[in-house]
Amino acid sequence: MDVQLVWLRSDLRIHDNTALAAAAAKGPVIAVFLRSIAQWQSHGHGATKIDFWARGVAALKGALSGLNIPLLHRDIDRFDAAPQALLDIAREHHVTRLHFNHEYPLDERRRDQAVLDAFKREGIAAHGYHDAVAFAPGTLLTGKGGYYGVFTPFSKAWHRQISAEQLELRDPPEVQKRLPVESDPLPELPPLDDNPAGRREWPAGEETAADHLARFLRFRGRHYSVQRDFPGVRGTSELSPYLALGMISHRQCLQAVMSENGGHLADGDAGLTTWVNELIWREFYQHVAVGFPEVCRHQPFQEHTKQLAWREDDEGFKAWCEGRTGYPLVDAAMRQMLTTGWMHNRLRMVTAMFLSKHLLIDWRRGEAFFMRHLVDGEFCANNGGWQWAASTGTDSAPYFRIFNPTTQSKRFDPDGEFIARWVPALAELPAKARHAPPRDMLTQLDYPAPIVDHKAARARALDAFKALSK
Ligand SMILES: Cc1cc2nc3c(=O)[nH]c(=O)nc-3n(C[C@H](O)[C@H](O)[C@H](O)COP(=O)(O)OP(=O)(O)OC[C@H]3O[C@@H](n4cnc5c(N)ncnc54)[C@H](O)[C@@H]3O)c2cc1C
Repeated sequence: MDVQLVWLRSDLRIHDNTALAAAAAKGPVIAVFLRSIAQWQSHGHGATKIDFWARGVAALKGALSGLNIPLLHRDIDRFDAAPQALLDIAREHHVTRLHFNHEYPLDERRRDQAVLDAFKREGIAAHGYHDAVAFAPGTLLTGKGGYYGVFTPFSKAWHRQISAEQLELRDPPEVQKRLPVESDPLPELPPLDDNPAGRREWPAGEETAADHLARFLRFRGRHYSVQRDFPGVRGTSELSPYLALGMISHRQCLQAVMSENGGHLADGDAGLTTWVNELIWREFYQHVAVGFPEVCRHQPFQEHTKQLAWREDDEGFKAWCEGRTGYPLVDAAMRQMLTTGWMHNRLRMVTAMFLSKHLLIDWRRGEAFFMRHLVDGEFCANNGGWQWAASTGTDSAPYFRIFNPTTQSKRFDPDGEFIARWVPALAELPAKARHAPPRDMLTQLDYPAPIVDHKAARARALDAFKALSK
């Protein structure tokens, strides 16, 4: 019997899964999940994401058992134990080939290379597939043969070169004959340093993800380009947790867009094509992590910004973390994340810019805080977003473009609805006053005064950037 081992990681689905489909085409399949809690924690993932991951594995186990595919579960704590754990399984079950889908951050790539090397030494075939992106990193390059550091040319090249074959959905495995291998019971999560947030908002599994996608495209997709910047409106897909752990694939998203949009990705409905663009941003940052691996080592993409004089300001950082900056939109956003594990994209930009520009606090502190609290925490997108906001990254906001949080609030939460939802003390105020509550009412409202003055903070950030020599 030609037993195939599929190692599932952040690709927790049976539909359109390249490694799983390739394995099933070759022989009976055993699946394995290696839980690496200590490593995930050292990567900054918090209880919310780890809990979602665990629930995703449980949902996957159910789906696999419907196909008679047993799911083995091992606790390895750290990535360096992966080769041995997989080899042990391969020997015990007489596996002829290992299959997995690539992940792109540096530690994950190192782990996977160590696994490939170990299997090679042992004489067992092993194969990694590029599944999470349409173009394998290194295959979509600039005219000079380098990785793109700017999004627009990347997305143009993506659209120019994308083929039907890249978007074709992989078949789910057929029901296989029962193997003499039992699935492992899934262990409880050990106590983590925090309680998971937002369980109710984020039921796990590919059925939920597919349902989210269908509802988004049916009711909101065509309005996406006009609604996506308003946090008080449910205008975006909220698929990020599912995409981050592969409970849905980018191909499933793109195919669904094409069937709504006359077969097109670049032309047609403005809402749908704008949404496609966001999926390309996701892919862009995965390529950036491979092409510019220093970003995976806590380094800024723009070398000269290494010298930036970030401020030590623990009190300011604490106020930002807790949503007590005195800027209602910033505070509402932080409270949304702490409660639900998710934050609207516009607000990720506003809060990240507030920390890195208004408070002039090192973006890496904010990046780590987001990672610890987001249910969709994903290294490439999070690092890309933070370096964008801090003006240290690929194609980032120019340093002099500093969002005024009050103007952003008036523009994107015009009726202060979002603020009222997350900072209920301010709901008592008339809508227009919620953006900047009157000073004489702060004590009564039990709401802090702004911890920095926008104009002065902006000038301080500009000075810090101007002091850098390019
Ligand atoms: C500071 C900062 C930190 C971020 N951290 C993360 C993170 O850890 N994980 C994460 O998935 N996204 C992150 N993003 C990107 C973006 O904010 C989220 O993907 C988006 O808000 C998720 O909501 P949605 O699923 O409704 O997105 P939609 O607007 O419906 O977009 C669809 C999908 O496209 C992808 N996407 C959208 N915008 C971006 C983007 N700017 N960069 C990369 N991919 C994108 C996501 O997978 C998203 O689910 C971050 C952005 C910033 C500015």
